[in-house]
Amino acid sequence: MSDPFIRLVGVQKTYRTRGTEFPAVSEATFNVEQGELVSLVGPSGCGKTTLLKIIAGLHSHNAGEVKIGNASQPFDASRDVGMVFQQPLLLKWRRIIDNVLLPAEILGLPLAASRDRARDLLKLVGLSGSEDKYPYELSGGMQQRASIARALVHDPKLILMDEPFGALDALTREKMNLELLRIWQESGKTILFVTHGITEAVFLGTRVIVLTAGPARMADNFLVELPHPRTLDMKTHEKFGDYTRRIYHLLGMH
Ligand SMILES: Nc1ncnc2c1ncn2[C@@H]1O[C@H](COP(=O)(O)OP(=O)(O)OP(=O)(O)O)[C@@H](O)[C@H]1O
Repeated sequence: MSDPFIRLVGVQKTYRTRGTEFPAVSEATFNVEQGELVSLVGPSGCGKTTLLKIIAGLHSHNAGEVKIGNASQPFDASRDVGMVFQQPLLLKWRRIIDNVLLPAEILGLPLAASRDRARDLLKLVGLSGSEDKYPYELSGGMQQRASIARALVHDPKLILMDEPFGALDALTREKMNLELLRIWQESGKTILFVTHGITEAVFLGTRVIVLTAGPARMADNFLVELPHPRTLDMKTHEKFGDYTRRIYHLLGMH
């Protein structure tokens, strides 16, 4: 069997600020295979963002091993990561297409080809016709779609999403969940998706990793055996309820 795409073994992280130490991640061990959409779920402050930042190469870790990439998918953190945050973080003075192009500009990719790709991605995320608009002309959901297109423009191998739909209303969030699944299936990307949402974690994930309150400790890691494409009515299936109950129990919410 080939190596997994992401391998974390015993990863620990302690923040040191002004002479105090704060353990944020006490033990994280998991693998992610290429092409998986893995949900990381846990309570607020349990260290989910910290883990994503370690994987993105933005934070160091104190102990353990983080390995990303393998022989068939070599990985360079400076080029191969696309990030989506809770807020769209679009530059308000740039048109939507120019916001999407930003990572390509930063990486010095050929601009004409990147512009074509940005247009295709805006189509993929359902924003054809909004290329020349400014962020203020788009709804919150549309802005978040643009930020997903931006995360894909440099064709990264790994997409890290940090509670990307947390600021959206419930209906838009459901719609974006379906859209994300479609984009994932069409793009074939490996996605790590951080959320507080237990049903969201199960609905989206091929696998769910459950973290308990800080410092982050792995409480569970299981495959979600629901078929694809996922549909909203699956949320009423018995198996879906079993998965969500399993997480509620782990988080002490029962
Ligand atoms: N740069 C930092 N310096 C010191 N402590 C930090 C730093 N970043 C995060 N922390 C602390 O580490 C813990 C984990 O933070 P992190 O942002 O990873 O949690 P989270 O699970 O993503 O939270 P949320 O779901 O609320 O975004 C928190 O208690 C936080 O206060």
